[in-house]
Amino acid sequence: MQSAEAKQRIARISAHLHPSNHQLEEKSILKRAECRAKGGAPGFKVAILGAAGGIGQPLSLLMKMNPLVSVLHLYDVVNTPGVTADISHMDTGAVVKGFLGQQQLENALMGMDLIIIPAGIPRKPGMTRDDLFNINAGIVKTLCEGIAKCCPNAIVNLISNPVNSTVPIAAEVFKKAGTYDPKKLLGVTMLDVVRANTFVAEVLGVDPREVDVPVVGGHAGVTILPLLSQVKPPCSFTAEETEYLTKRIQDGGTEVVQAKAGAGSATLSMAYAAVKFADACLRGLKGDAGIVECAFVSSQVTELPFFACKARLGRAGAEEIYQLGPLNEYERVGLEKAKKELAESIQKGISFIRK
Ligand SMILES: NC(=O)C1=CN([C@@H]2O[C@H](COP(=O)(O)OP(=O)(O)OC[C@H]3O[C@@H](n4cnc5c(N)ncnc54)[C@H](O)[C@@H]3O)[C@@H](O)[C@H]2O)C=CC1
Ligand SMILES: O=C([O-])CC(=O)C(=O)O
Repeated sequence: MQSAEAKQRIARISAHLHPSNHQLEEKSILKRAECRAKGGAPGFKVAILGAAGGIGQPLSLLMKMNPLVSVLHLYDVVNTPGVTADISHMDTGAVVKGFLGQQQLENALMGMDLIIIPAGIPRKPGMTRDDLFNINAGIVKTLCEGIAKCCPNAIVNLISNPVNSTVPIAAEVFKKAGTYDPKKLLGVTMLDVVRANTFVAEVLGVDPREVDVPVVGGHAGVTILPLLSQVKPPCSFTAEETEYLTKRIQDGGTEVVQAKAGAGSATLSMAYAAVKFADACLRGLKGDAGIVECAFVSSQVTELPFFACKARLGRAGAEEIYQLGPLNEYERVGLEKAKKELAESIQKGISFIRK
């Protein structure tokens, strides 16, 4: 004979496995998250939109391992039941729940503190990031309409390309809904920083963990502007090294697209970079001081409405945007090229919503 308590416990687990029993599952998830929060552990609620994709899966895995996450919602238009069942067996703290298809988007978003968006198609060889605009613009628009409705105060980490246009699209959607907070919308350019640290460390012959390269501008080709004159620890490069490093960092995405030969773009290094950035956002939300990362944000650093620069992350999101600092001649030329392309990509995103 099963005790009433045992029956209840089994019902709770079975509700978790069968999403149709939605209410019971939701209650049980919230209860467990609350218990954990009462125990003193900081717990944030994070949703990943596009969680079943090439980036989404390793990103979900890594976020399930993040001790700052108490609830993890995995949303996609395909395959979330399998990914959720798989990841939910990991014996880490976060409670995982899957959401499948547009009709479950609102439930996926409700009450979230941080939304990470890697939804959308990736490049194939020969394509630019801008070639993804026609499909990904609509996807980002729909997802941001959901965010405006269900979790307008959440911080949004936008990964879907072309980031130089999708961030302006998201901003316009939020403005239209009356929920836009520029501090909370962050285009993820962390992979450019991760690559820059790696390639610079190779040239210097040091551990990449010791290197910090600011990368500003945007996230496509010449708009990616590594500031090699501001590398920490301070160092100098020959003109050839500067040219090689700048090009390699700008073309890092294309290097992976070509190596994958039609099977997509960077997914694993991107998941790593996305988690590094999301973790910084969560630490900022928690109130940790002195967290500074590069991101594509609303800024007055140049005449453009958006620009990737160093931002201090805090409880309100990107609380302070830093000036570019002194640039050398090579970087000043690069900045002008970057701004020209960025202006067009930003305008394209804005027009997509205002048209
Ligand atoms: N910001 C950055 O540094 C980087 C951005 N990316 C971009 O990230 C995006 C995703 O790349 P991958 O994961 O490799 O692509 P993928 O095709 O492997 O995965 C994308 C996922 O999005 C899902 N999806 C499509 N429409 C959706 C919708 N309306 N709602 C929710 N999910 C939806 C798909 O079902 C799929 O599971 C691409 O646009 C890619 O260019 C990729 C690497 C770096
Ligand atoms: O290159 C791509 O299409 C994907 C991407 O943004 C990157 O790897 O930086």
